[in-house]
Amino acid sequence: MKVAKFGGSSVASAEQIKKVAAIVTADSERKIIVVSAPGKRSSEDTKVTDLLITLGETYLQEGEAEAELQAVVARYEDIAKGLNLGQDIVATIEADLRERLAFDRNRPESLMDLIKASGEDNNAKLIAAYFQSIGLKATYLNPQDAGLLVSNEPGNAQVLPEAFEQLAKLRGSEEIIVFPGFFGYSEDGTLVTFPRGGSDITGSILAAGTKADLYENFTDVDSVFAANPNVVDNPVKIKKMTYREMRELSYAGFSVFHDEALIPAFRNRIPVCVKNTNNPSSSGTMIISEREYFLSPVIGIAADKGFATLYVRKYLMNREIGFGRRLLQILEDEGLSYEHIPSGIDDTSVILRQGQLTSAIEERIVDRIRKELAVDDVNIERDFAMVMIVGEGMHNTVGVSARATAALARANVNIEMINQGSSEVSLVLGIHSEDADRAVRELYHEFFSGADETIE
Ligand SMILES: Nc1ncnc2c1ncn2[C@@H]1O[C@H](COP(=O)(O)OP(=O)(O)O)[C@@H](O)[C@H]1O
Ligand SMILES: N[C@@H](CC(=O)OP(=O)(O)O)C(=O)O
Repeated sequence: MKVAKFGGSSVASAEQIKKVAAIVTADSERKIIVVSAPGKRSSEDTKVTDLLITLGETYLQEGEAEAELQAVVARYEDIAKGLNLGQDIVATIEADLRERLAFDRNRPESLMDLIKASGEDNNAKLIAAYFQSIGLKATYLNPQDAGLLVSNEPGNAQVLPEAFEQLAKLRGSEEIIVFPGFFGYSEDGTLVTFPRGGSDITGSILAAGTKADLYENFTDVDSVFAANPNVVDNPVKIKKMTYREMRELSYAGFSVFHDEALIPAFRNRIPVCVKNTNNPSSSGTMIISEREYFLSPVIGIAADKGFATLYVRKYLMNREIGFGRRLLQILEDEGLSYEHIPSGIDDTSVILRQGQLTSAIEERIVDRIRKELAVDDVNIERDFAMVMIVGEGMHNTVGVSARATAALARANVNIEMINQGSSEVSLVLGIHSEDADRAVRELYHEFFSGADETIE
């Protein structure tokens, strides 16, 4: 039995949904179909999830958002028409959106989650109706009825262990289950969404819960490439990679698969296959526990922007017991998470995602660090990128960092931070954001020039 997830680009229009139906029909093992909200039909288009966020925010600010609501309804109307589904389903979707907007405005975060999740929920209902209309035995299933229990962290849910036991019951279903991605329910029955891109997470949870033989992730590219195809022209295709390699690369910017989606599949040893809805006969990329890596120590190069560095200097920091704990406590008090902490004898840097740092938070932490830790210097710098070089073969290959730093020197990219060692499979280089694309291209050239079109 297979769980197949179809991303926003795969369900963006009637034409795309017809391809999904053909893929589902072609293999009777594809029993659980996880769908996203309609995504972009072209590069200038807007994802339904983004339309829904505008709808929710406008409604919360102005108490009314008719034009924004109609923009969402129009997307479904267009799809329903192209699938010959009639007006009823469109009317049901419009009524559903109005009902969601009537939710308690004093709980804005939960209201936003309810609205955001309608994108996948209504699309799953529409796709199930289409499958039935072409004679497939298919049924829509709501995550609450399925027992997809998650933590109550709006926009940032995590699956609860109890969910897997509930979801196991879906194995053996006679009918094809059409399941909306991106959200679950907390124990008190509140709808909570996963982080953006989280339908990948739903698919992985369902594959783990039902002990599927394979989790297929259908998207709009033939495979995972060794570098972002929007940055490097025609990067090599990765045929096989390990869970660890994929997790590191997706964390570091390979948006093709959500980094949090690897864990449920990994823990249950469910192989993951990334495939193309527009070219399903292409074999795609297999993500598995182990691979042979004698051909190339490096499998991929990713970069992600939007990091800030909190720099702290104090003479004899190395001898001050509890300094690190007190520094991190200040960050914890502000609800900040951090990504890396490279440190020296008298100084340390904490690297954080800068989206969490408002100017008020920044002012408070700098002030507290100065007063409570009596430091010689503290400052925050923004607009850093983290470049990650990943590969299982790296830890026992001599010279990978030397090649990487030489390549960046050639491209005139200044390295602000290097972090190697904590993870056995990656090397992280902190650079200025404006250098990120140039750095990725140069590193790609260093490690992949002359490589075959596909790497094992
Ligand atoms: N290394 C990579 N390999 C493949 N695709 C990548 C990579 N890095 C970034 N991407 C981008 O990820 C996109 C697919 O992810 P996404 O837009 O989330 O798809 P979906 O609509 O299926 O959820 C690709 O179109 C590609 O532009
Ligand atoms: N629709 C949600 C969840 C998701 O996973 O979408 P996609 O499959 O289009 O990345 C989002 O845009 O975040």
